[in-house]
Amino acid sequence: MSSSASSDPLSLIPNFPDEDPSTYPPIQPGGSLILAWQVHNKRVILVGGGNVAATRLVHLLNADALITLIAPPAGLHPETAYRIKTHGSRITYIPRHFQPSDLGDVFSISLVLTAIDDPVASTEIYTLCKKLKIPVNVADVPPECDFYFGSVHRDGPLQIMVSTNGNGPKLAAMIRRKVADSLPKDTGEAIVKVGELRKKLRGIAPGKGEGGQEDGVDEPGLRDLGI
Ligand SMILES: C[C@@]1(CC(=O)O)c2cc3[nH]c(cc4nc(cc5[nH]c(cc(n2)[C@H]1CCC(=O)O)[C@@](C)(CC(=O)O)[C@@H]5CCC(=O)O)C(CC(=O)O)=C4CCC(=O)O)c(CCC(=O)O)c3CC(=O)O
Ligand SMILES: NC(=O)C1=CN([C@@H]2O[C@H](COP(=O)(O)OP(=O)(O)OC[C@H]3O[C@@H](n4cnc5c(N)ncnc54)[C@H](O)[C@@H]3O)[C@@H](O)[C@H]2O)C=CC1
Repeated sequence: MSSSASSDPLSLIPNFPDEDPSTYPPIQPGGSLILAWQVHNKRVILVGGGNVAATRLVHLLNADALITLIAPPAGLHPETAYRIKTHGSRITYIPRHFQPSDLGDVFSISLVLTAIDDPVASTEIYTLCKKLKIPVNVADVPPECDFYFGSVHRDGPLQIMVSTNGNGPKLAAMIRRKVADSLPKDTGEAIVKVGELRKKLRGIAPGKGEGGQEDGVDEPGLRDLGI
């Protein structure tokens, strides 16, 4: 091993005499990593067919996921039943209780969501997912969630998610409504236009329009769009 590789890595970091750390964002530990997870054409297992499952289906269908929904027919919420019937190409319906073999094809499964009224079965599914290293959300049981859902505003390509990190889901919904109400009605449409413009700019000058001002192509600001 060379001597530089074995020395203290911190001693290798150069000095930045002009830096002003007060301009860096402050760190507030204890939050979530909020991402826009791409599940387009990826397999998501949804266990349960009630009211909460119906809300999960909206999110999953909006994100173009391929869904396997496992729930006995007697427990289906009308909205869940409607989605199964109208989105047959996206939703594979398995009309029974969950069985461990439902996670047999482990490498094809991106996520597991449970929304069931049976805490014992929930914990069993959670434990199995951990064994198989599949990310899982157990509705209602924060310690059994690798990720939480949030309250989402959707307007075309615009998605805004509010999270209170488990402190107040209803409050999250109230804040989401307030944020949405503060935006002009045609915000989504305006963002579609920005997307089209950026695509065109890339066609004219490949590589431009991706890095903001530095590459000489300014993305339109809100005022340019009438927002
Ligand atoms: C941790 C988390 C895990 C997760 O589910 O991912 C979680 C956990 C729990 N929810 C509970 C209850 C309710 N949750 C809602 C609603 C929503 N819950 C959502 C998310 C989350 N809920 C995650 C944290 C998100 C955050 O903090 O921001 C929303 C935002 C998104 C969504 O689920 O899609 C969605 C609103 C969407 C919208 O309307 O926009 C309602 C209201 C209703 O259904 O109308 C009630 C009943 C009323 C009440 O109790 O307030 C309970 C207590 C159960 C009990 O005590 O029995 C727990 C467990 C606990 O807190 O310990
Ligand atoms: N966002 C959140 O975190 C929220 C979570 N909840 C919780 O989510 C859970 C589900 O709530 P709801 O949809 O209102 O309940 P629900 O009673 O309407 O639906 C439960 C569904 O699970 C199915 N089910 C039960 N055991 C099953 C199994 N072993 N395999 C497959 N399916 C099974 C039932 O047939 C039914 O379709 C409850 O624990 C509830 O307290 C409720 C509100 C919000």
